[in-house]
Amino acid sequence: MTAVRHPVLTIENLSIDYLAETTVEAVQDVSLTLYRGEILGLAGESGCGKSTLAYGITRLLKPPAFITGGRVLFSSREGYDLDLSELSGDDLRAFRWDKIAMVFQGAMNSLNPVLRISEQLEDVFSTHRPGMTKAERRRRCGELLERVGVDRDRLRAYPHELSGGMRQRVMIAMALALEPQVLVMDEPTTALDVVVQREILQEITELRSELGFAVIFITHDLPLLLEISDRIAVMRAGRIVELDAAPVLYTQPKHPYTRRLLSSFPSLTGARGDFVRTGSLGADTSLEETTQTPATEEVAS
Ligand SMILES: Nc1ncnc2c1ncn2[C@@H]1O[C@H](COP(=O)(O)OP(=O)(O)OP(=O)(O)O)[C@@H](O)[C@H]1O
Repeated sequence: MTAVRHPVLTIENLSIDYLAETTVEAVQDVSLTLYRGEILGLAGESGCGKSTLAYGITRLLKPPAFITGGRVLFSSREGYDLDLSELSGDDLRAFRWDKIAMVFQGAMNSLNPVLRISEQLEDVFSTHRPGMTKAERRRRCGELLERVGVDRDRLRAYPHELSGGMRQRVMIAMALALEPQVLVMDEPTTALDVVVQREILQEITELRSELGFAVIFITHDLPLLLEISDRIAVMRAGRIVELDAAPVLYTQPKHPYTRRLLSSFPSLTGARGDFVRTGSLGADTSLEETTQTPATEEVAS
């Protein structure tokens, strides 16, 4: 029996242009559905429009980027539908933290260097949950940090006292603070040591099972995407050229570009390349080249 899947985001014919000296049609007529609780990977080479699509979905685009067509619908687990293009100003900002949160590659560098982690995490609650008591905020912040694998006594630390991996975990904790239904992650671990990267990804996959949010996960690292995603959309020159369940995409790619993309990763196709997809980042999962690097990242100063 197939389980019924409920959409959480429906992207309909979305087009985004950069209206610079020459117009760049960065996202062209993209339609896709993100289902509740799934991890949808977005693959494609540099410049194909992945980040532009992510920013377009979350309405974080800045000029010269403009949405020239289409819409994004959010279907809340509470049972209502919302057209994101109808939101603006404070409503949009509230929506963004509450229902959809984002984590970017450089997010860890956006922590305020002069504020303790506790102040920065608590600020999310003070702003969005003004009814919460101070004690409740403290407790929630401690829980959140532990959820992403950081000891709660780190709440008192300043960002420079934490390693890059820990700071990125703090950003993930912050993104999860209000229990969003969608998490958009754009190369969230790319700047990190590969061992730390794997640990964080494992936590994300566990947390989505526990908390039920859906993830749009963007990376140029196709082997990684095959491992963590339920479905993968392959993007090329602004368009989705193929979208399928990760194992199907890997074993029976239909589009010539998908085949080319797969063949550009030796770990997927080379002599060593019997890529094994386990469905989750278990301890025994092999990601080929990536497991040899020593775990230096988590040594905080
Ligand atoms: N501010 C801008 N002005 C003009 N063109 C832009 C701007 N930002 C991005 N582009 C163009 O839009 C297209 C899509 O870029 P985008 O950053 O979304 O791709 P990407 O797939 O996320 O790439 P990467 O993996 O390198 O981040 C590219 O052709 C890029 O050159």
